[in-house]
Amino acid sequence: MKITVLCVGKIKEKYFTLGIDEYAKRLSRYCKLEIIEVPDEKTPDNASENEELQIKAKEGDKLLRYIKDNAFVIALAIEGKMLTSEELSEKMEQLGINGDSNVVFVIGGSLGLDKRILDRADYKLSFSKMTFPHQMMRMVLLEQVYRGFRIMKGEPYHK
Ligand SMILES: C[S@@+](CC[C@H](N)C(=O)[O-])C[C@H]1O[C@@H](n2cnc3c(N)ncnc32)[C@H](O)[C@@H]1O
Repeated sequence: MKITVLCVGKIKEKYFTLGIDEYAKRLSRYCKLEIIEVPDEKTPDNASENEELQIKAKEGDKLLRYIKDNAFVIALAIEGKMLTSEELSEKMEQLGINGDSNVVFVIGGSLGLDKRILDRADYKLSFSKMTFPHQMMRMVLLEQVYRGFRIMKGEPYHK
């Protein structure tokens, strides 16, 4: 399975980079992982709602360029569906069985994801009703995908 994590914005904090690199290394045993970053747009402090929509649209344009027609797209969205780790693992296994071997997780920037990405998504995944910073979300997602593979393979992993 090829897993792409498509994200808006860079990782600026060293402690996130360390965590992300660690899980990316662990995941290399289970899948082909690619992390693609598109640059975020500057958001003025006093941006109007309309300006924010335009900023999200520009980020959306950049993200859409990396989403192929045959990709199974999972958008990370607060309003999406919440799963247990076991359910996420089952979902990933099912995608593999169905031949959906090109899975793209998309993480938005500080304003969230453009509507076109949410509409394109085959699945919207929520990690809770709380808002996480996108840098942290990337690390948490990789950990959960790694956990998902361990569960799928029946391999031990700390609870
Ligand atoms: C700082 S958040 C954006 C917050 C923005 N106000 C929104 O409502 O989407 C950046 C990105 O992290 C991801 N994210 C943050 N919290 C999340 C959660 N609880 N569940 C799923 N994704 C989340 C989403 O992809 C979001 O676009």
